[in-house]
Amino acid sequence: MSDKMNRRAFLGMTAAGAAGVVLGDLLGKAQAALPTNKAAATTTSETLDFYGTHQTGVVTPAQNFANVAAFDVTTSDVKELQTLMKQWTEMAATLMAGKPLAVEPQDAAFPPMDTGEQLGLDTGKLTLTFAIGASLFEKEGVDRFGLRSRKPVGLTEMPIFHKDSLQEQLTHGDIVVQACADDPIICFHAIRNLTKAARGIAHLRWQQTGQLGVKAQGTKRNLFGFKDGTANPALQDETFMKNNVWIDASDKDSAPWLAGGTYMVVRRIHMRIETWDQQTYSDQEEIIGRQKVSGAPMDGKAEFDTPQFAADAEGKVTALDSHIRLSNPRTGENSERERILRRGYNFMENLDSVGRINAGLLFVCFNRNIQTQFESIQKRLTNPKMPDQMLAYTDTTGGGYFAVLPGVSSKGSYLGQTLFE
Ligand SMILES: C=CC1=C(C)c2cc3[nH]c(cc4nc(cc5[nH]c(cc1n2)c(C)c5CCC(=O)O)C(CCC(=O)O)=C4C)c(C)c3C=C
Ligand SMILES: [Fe+2]
Repeated sequence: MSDKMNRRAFLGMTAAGAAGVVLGDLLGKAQAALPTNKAAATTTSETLDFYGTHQTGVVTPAQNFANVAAFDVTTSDVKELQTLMKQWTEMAATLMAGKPLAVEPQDAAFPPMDTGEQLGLDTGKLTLTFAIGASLFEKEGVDRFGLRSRKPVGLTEMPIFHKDSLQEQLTHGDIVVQACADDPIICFHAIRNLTKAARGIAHLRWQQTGQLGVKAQGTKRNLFGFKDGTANPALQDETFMKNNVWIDASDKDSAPWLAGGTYMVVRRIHMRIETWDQQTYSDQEEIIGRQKVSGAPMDGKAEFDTPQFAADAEGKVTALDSHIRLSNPRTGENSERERILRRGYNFMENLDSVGRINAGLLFVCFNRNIQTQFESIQKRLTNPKMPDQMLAYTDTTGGGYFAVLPGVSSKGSYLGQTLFE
């Protein structure tokens, strides 16, 4: 029997062939029958509900760790893709609930259904957010799954912006899964097991971890040492989310099936730490456009003071090419319409091949319209006539544009159902 046949047989017995049955039923029955089962009793921490109008991991307060994984779909059979989405739906609900993917006893003649490294750990408010890239609809002119006509107008491949150093193996992807939790092992476990279940249907294209400082409250800092997120909208601001984040069925530049979803922009931004660290204190503040310790604007005293750019037309207090002034010049209505929800993480990896610190920002933002929001801001930041001063200290090496699928409203429904059916 070929390797492929073995895998098919295995998947058929485990999950893919019986999505929603094996995991859901097994878990339900076994947990009722085996209340002392160690695996089932491992997770006591707070969990978030997978089911809802919108997916979690967008307006969820950022957990301390992230693991973002992009997949290339290798099957050309839309039914297999649909089955994978059903299986991932079941798995995501189970993982977010802090339950193992299988209970003992398992068939010793097969690999374990759950890899097990999370057993005994708190779930850490795990969220799993699933999104799809433009290439799922069309790649090199080919309508891979008969879905081309359903591609949301605004979902394109991420373009190469001025000064970008995109590496193919770190960029784009057919499907992206963002796992966030207060424990990096929980994130890893989720991505690993989703990857394992996808074997033969989709494989990992790139993966990027990220973390934030563990702090009870307050704005967290990026690796330039500045508070990052000060001007973000409040997560409880439902009006903002309705206007600027969640896609509506009537959105002309989107697709009706994507209602309740949003667009996710990922940029893997390497930060030239060694060069930055040689800049003077005042230069660092000028580049960002905010005070380093307090996070206050240059003309303010406290973090949440509003900068008064109109009173500083020549940029004597806040440089015209500072990061915050270019990101949000605060001129007219456009400023509000353009605003995005940022949800990034720092990344710190081993030294690069020439001994430099390999660290940066895994920039993630959510918006209702990539072109009129993220791209509009990004084009100002990368305008060769007056680029963001910060561009001299960063290199964007990867990322992509993705459409976050609508939430799964209840058990029995699945991720991407409105796209496929
Ligand atoms: C196009 C979008 C943006 C990219 C890419 C980006 C990269 C990036 N940002 C920082 C650090 C800070 N950004 C801050 C504010 C800020 N950044 C963006 C957009 C992008 N940033 C926006 C829209 C804003 C808000 C502007 C405003 O409304 O005032 C800040 C200031 C604190 C804050 O408000 O969060 C910092 C610091 C880094 C290091 C970086 C890439 C490495
Ligand atoms: Fe920024």
